[in-house]
Amino acid sequence: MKLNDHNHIYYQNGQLQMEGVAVSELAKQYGTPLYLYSSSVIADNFNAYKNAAKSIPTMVCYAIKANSNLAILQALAKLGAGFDIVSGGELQRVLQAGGDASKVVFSGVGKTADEMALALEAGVHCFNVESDAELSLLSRVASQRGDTARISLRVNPDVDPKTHPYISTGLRDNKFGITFEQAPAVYQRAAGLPGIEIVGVDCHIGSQLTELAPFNDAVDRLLELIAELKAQGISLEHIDMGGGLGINYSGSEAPPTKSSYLAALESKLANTGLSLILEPGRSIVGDAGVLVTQVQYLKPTAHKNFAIVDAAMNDNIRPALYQAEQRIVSVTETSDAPVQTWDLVGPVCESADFIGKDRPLALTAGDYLAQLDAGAYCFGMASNYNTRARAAEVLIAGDDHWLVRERETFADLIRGEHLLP
Ligand SMILES: Cc1ncc(COP(=O)(O)O)c(C=O)c1O
Ligand SMILES: N[C@@H](CCCC[NH3+])C(=O)O
Repeated sequence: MKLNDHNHIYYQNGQLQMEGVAVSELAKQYGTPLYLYSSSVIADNFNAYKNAAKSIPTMVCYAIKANSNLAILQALAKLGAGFDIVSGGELQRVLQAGGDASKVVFSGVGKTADEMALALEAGVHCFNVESDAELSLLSRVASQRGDTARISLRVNPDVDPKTHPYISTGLRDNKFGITFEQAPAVYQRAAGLPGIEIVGVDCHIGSQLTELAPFNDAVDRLLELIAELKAQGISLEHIDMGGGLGINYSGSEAPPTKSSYLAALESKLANTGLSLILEPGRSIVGDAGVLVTQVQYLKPTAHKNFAIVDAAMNDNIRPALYQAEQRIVSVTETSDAPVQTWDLVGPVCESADFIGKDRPLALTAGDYLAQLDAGAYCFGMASNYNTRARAAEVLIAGDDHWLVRERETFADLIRGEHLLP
């Protein structure tokens, strides 16, 4: 079975390996549930974007919401990545990890004045402004500081990304960006505001896209707008296409490759003089991570077989939230147990607490399982629901591995809480 498009996560003598390390050894050493990340997969994914950009200057700004572990940001910063942030907290993570603020783009519909000031102080590359009201506030904050904010408007091109409705962002029903129709007037207003310098246009139409057509439609719409703005005397330096490229969750999907995506964009942008910004998240870290869990109890019934595992919806909420199906494999392939169909459920008191349903697996209590493609939007959306500690995170490079986030303790969970006097 080919587990992914890289050669860094594979079976050797029936044992799941990540790079040079056996997953079962790490599970024993660090305990479960446990997130493991392959730094080689992350580097391969980032470099695939860089190498695919052939004819147009391109800045790859990793969307840190996908996985904001400091060590991952540090590794990407060392590879030359820029960063897409959506909060002051994310900006502070970038700086803490040694990232370059001049390669940061600041997205998000609800930036506060304090966050704007922090980003101006750090010297971010660009603000992706998502409303007329936000533009007014940014102008005030920047001019009060005697600063200039470089801006793009995030335009909502109203194209259907053909992905799960909860992760579609570029339709007129979505809260994101400025409508295509309103954009020219907002650009005109921006051109006259103090503390504002117009540098680009931005869009992000959704996540986990598995076709090129919606990206092509979006870029066409933005090029129409760019031409209209040019006729009105506003010229732009860059176009930011956001993130959104999908990954192969099922093992049999074929999302566009990074090189085919870039080739399509470069052919559309040829001779425009625009540089390109990308904000990929999932396609950089998604297939670099696995969530390791241990089977606690087997509970077969006449109707259904439940395997209660020690990872839960608080560790990975994607199955509950988006009906996401991430593959789950045995960490050790050899088992005397027969293959049966199992629902893999966690200890949380919710019927939506499962990491996978109807999975054919040979299971014995105590077995380790690995949920694949768990590098993006898994740990990042983890919570402490049911007073469960968030998992440990380990980064692997070759034969080396580092604990890059400790498992939380009960003391961590109640930090900041106070009993009444
Ligand atoms: C503005 C913005 N940029 C980039 C991303 C990253 O998207 P993805 O992880 O699908 O590449 C997102 C999340 O969807 C986003 O909201
Ligand atoms: N959290 C989503 C992606 C959302 C992207 C954020 N704009 C997921 O797990 O698929």
